Amino acid sequence: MDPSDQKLFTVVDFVIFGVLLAASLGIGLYHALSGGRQRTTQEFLMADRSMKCLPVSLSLIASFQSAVAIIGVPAEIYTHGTQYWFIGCAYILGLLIPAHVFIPILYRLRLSSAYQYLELRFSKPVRICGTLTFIFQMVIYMGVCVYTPAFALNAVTGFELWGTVLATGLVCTLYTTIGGLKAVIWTDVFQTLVMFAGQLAVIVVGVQKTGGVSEVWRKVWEGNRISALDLNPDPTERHTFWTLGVGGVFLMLSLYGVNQAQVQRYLSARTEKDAVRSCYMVFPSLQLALALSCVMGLVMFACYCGEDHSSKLGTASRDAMVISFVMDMLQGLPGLPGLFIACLFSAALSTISSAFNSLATVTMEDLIKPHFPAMTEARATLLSKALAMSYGLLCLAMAYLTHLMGDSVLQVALKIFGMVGGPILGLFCLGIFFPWANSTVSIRRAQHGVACFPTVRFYSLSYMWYSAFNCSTVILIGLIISFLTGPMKAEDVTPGTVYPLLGKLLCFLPERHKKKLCGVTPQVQTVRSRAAPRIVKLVFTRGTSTECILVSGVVAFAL
Ligand SMILES: CC(C)(CO)[C@@H](O)C(=O)NCCC(=O)O
Ligand code: NA
Repeated sequence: MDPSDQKLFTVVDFVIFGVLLAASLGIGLYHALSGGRQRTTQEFLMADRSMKCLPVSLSLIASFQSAVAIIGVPAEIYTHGTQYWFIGCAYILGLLIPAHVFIPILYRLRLSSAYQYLELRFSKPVRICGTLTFIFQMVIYMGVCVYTPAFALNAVTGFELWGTVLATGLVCTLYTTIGGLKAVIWTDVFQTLVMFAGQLAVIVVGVQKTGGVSEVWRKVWEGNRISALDLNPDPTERHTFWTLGVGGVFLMLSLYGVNQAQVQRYLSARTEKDAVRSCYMVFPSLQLALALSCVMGLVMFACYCGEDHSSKLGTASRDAMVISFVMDMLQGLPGLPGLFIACLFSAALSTISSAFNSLATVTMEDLIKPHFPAMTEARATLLSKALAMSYGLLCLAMAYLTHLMGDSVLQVALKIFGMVGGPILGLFCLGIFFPWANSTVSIRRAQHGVACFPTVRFYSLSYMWYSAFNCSTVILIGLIISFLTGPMKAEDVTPGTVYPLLGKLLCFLPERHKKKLCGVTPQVQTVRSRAAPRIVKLVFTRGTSTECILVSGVVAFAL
């Protein structure tokens, strides 16, 4: 460790970092002692379904914005230019479709676990398959999330690696276990603000030290870092408009449409309107988050002019180089290095807390509760807390596994989303958009989707296509098998589980033709849902103008 690094952190910096951890614990403690004191699973796992849209929306961004993005995106922009920024185009459909298709269906069924949908639409084994896939995905992902900031910080400042991993993991486990989803959401709100503040501080100081906005612009322009829209149709090209703007939509759908961490937030909103509104509010904040990390990459380029400093670090990692840049910038400004460390750990904490709580929820709702229908509420709540805690401890073990992997952290995370999240998205799309898809063979479909992975062609695809490729494979195979084995009959489809896409598109046709084509009558009907003994109202035929525009837009886009 360089002796100058020791001066990097002043007392103020440690205080700021300490305040972050203490405030998170404080919010956990507050929610453990207020409200219903976390004595029901409804409160612990679903926040009493009473959240307003602002906290839900900030929490939604926090779930999948971890230190991986904060470090990985600037590293990507520094090395390859601003092409990655075009993923922002995918946010439009990637949020509109969840808001108008996934949220209405899932919210009206009053589910607790998103995978309950798969049982209502298909069968129990499909639900279990969805749940296990989700658990697999999140367990690997949370290891990456907790390891990344600790590793990068260790490489640059000599912060004790495993001490940092332990501190983050344990603090997060503690507030998640005592405070439930309310604590997770409110800490997310606080942590998201710290995250933005930390990134903004680096950019402002970085621009000043480089000589102002125009100087930064001149250097990145001369250094060829401003990328034009790359329309190369080659699907093996890593980042083009097609991989980012189209492949990215599927990535966004798998995260914001059907991932339990997000679905649980939508379901915790007090009304469907709040859920939809929170999804809309994600758009500007996610664009801001993307812009901040891209600009940080550009400022870093302007400052270093493309020199490769990674060899100086010994680790040869561009991810560590980002931290090294930040520390160079913030050196001598008391409080700011601490603010950035707080920003990194806020990002990590908010992601792993969502993972712990959503993992506890699906384990409880999908794997345990169905086998013990007579379990008392008190026992179920206690068990949920034990589960949240166990996943917290498992996270530490997963951090160790991540330690053994290579590759850029951003790519690792996005590959996991695509490889594992893609097939689940496919199952949901099959159920929601294709009324003919039947239930008996869905498992084989999912397995087939997974079996497609090892093919060489798949690996040469840009990783941004993984979600789209796996999702489409599942849908295609599912449809073929459904038609071969006899498509689902309209009357067998659980009401409220299908989005009558064709019915909406062909709204000019008479009712009876629509019924033939769509499989289900897209009519206003009142049914008793199997999900909960509660009246569920389907109002899909009276599509709002937004929905009509959305549906036509998607179809035009697909053509
Ligand atoms: C999910 C996206 C792609 C949305 O921009 C972004 O947040 C991202 O690249 N996340 C990487 C994973 C992470 O930050 O943990
Ligand atoms: Na986060």
